[in-house]
Amino acid sequence: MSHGHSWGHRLRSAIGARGRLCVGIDPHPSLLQAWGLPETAEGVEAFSEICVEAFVGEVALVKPQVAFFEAYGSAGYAVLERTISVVRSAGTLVVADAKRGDIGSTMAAYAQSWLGDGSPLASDAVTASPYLGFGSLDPALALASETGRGVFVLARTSNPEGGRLQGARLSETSGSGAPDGEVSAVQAVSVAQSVVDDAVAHNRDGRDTVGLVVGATRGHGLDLSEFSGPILAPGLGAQGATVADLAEIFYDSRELLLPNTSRDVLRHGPSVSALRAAAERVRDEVEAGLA
Ligand SMILES: O=C(O)c1cc(=O)[nH]c(=O)n1[C@@H]1O[C@H](COP(=O)(O)O)[C@@H](O)[C@H]1O
Repeated sequence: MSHGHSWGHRLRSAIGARGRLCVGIDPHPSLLQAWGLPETAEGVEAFSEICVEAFVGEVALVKPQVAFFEAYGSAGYAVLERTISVVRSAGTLVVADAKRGDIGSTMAAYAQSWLGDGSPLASDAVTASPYLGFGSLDPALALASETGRGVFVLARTSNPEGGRLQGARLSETSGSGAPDGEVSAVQAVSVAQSVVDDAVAHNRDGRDTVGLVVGATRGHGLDLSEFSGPILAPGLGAQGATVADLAEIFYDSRELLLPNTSRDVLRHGPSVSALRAAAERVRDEVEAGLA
């Protein structure tokens, strides 16, 4: 599918029409069980079809969690391909939650899979990990901007284990002018802040290709004031974050804030109408809370 518009343009128009909520399609084994579906690729297919019926046209974005499809091998991937393509052709944006990250030459292959025109898994955006170095993501960022897609780069994740690594201080040093060749620390930003800063620098081309992932589960401690791209904020619902937390934590970054909720909506299935009502309720709460 070819796109006349940049990712930033398509995202703004989708959230202008249907709000900022991103709903996850996360076919956990426990949800399959709760919905009376088998723990097989067929079960995942039935689960995904129900989600598509409930969410398409109601929310701006959906985020299939690739791990739950991958668990069923090629049959699971076939379901994922069909899900991505049916959602996208209905005009709802798809963020593939694949969290890819590797050395640049391999990253180029991942980029082709998720962001390349004509790929069976091509989505509107993909999640990526910058922890092999932000620059390792360059092939994905380049392809995304060429094909009018987005990349959501992990900055501060929602899980409790992330803080030690992501909050660690980087010592940026400057040797010039220091006495006796000593280096003097000029600043010490956190690892997560350095990801934000790299994203800001990359988005200077005005395309909003780089989005960030910042968990909604706690104060992120980041300076997001220079970042105007989209921020995917998982953690709403099952991980304990509330809409009131969003307004507080992201007080200065509301325009393209995309809160994600998965289990807290999905627990209302398998009834399509109950699922749809739950998604609409959270979508409207988010819009009211971030107004
Ligand atoms: O990239 C993500 O979406 C993500 C990043 C993060 O920091 N935390 C996080 O929970 N996620 C994903 O967001 C979804 C959250 O699901 P729930 O906790 O069920 O709402 C899961 O698919 C996670 O893999």
